[in-house]
Amino acid sequence: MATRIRPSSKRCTVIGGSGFLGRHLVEQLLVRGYLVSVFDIQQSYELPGVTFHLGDLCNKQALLPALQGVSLVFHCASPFPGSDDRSLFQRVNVDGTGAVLEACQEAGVQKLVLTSSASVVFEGTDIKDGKEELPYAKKPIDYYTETKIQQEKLVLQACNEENGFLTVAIRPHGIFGPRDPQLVPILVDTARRGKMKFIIGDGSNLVDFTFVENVVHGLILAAEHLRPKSPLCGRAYHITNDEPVQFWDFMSQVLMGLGYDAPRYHLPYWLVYGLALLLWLLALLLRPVVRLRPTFTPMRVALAGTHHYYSCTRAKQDMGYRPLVGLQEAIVRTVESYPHLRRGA
Ligand SMILES: NC(=O)C1=CN([C@@H]2O[C@H](COP(=O)(O)OP(=O)(O)OC[C@H]3O[C@@H](n4cnc5c(N)ncnc54)[C@H](O)[C@@H]3O)[C@@H](O)[C@H]2O)C=CC1
Ligand SMILES: CC(C)=CCC[C@@H](C)[C@H]1CC[C@H]2C3=C(CC[C@]12C)[C@@]1(C)CCC(=O)C[C@@H]1CC3
Repeated sequence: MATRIRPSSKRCTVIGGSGFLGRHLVEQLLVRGYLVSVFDIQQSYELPGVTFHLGDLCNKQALLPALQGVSLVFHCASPFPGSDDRSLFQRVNVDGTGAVLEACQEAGVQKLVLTSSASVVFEGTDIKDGKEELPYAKKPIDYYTETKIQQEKLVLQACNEENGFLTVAIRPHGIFGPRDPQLVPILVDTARRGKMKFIIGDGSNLVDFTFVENVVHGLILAAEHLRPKSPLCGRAYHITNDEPVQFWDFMSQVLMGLGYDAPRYHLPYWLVYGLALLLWLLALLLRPVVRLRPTFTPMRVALAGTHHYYSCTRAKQDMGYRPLVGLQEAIVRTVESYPHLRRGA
């Protein structure tokens, strides 16, 4: 049997540490004095003091060396949410998370903090001040959400105080900030193609967008408050900026900050949703012949046209969470970090 190295409480591994959220988390963990390893299928940067282990999280044997002597693991890996590859989501988010749980327990890891998503309760209809008690979506809006639900259930069920293995899930929503490969780049790409002219619905729908540094703060607080008998054991926590904003106001501020026009004309929600659904079906039918990637997927239309904001009262009560960076400052810092995406750049 392989000898176990005694876990140190300040030694942690970030699975998915090469990604947008993972890298911000790694940087903040270093600031807070943690010894950090990254496990990822790719290495996207180098940082003094960070050890990279390259491998697929679905492979338990590949994971084990990255978990030796580690007491705390953050799981922030996922396939790109916009993908339509069902088997990839199943393999990585569900089967892969099973492998992560087994490897953690085999290596003697004591705590696992999962980055789940607030969208595990979102079915495409309004959610206002949604609490964690809301049931999981019965009809998840896409494969990403479907497998994030299964992933969260697996992780929370694995929490076992008797065996000394504690788990918690953090559910952020609409993460944005410097180096985000999704929200701002997709928005700018849509604007550059002249498709960012329309507001879906009346534009009054409120949504949570969460600055990446606040998500990182929530993840670290969760790790530090996750102890035997603490209320965090086996529970999920919403982490947001706690400042719901009109979806189209937020988009307009980012667009105008980068020199693009804000959308002005209104289109009825159900018309756009119906068209997006038709396009999605068409893309599915034509898939054997040609791969179409519509900009307006039913999921994006639902995210853009409904209320969906969440309460983080539970995180405030159980781990003293407060967002560190307010929304306005976060938008300014994000816009400034994308000089290459400015109009005319
Ligand atoms: N971006 C957002 O708005 C939100 C993201 N989340 C969750 O936050 C987490 C991090 O998301 P992002 O940083 O935005 O994504 P990202 O795509 O920037 O990072 C994901 C990382 O996971 C790695 N990865 C993917 N498959 C892997 C595999 N089989 N083995 C090892 N590594 C693998 C990728 O290489 C990448 O570095 C994900 O779990 C996502 O579901 C939750 C709510 C909102
Ligand atoms: C209408 C239009 C073209 C909007 C562009 C912005 C979108 C790219 C983002 C708006 C809300 C974002 C969001 C996510 C991805 C990017 C957006 C759709 C997630 C689906 C990412 C993964 C999650 O766990 C939930 C996020 C919800 C919000």
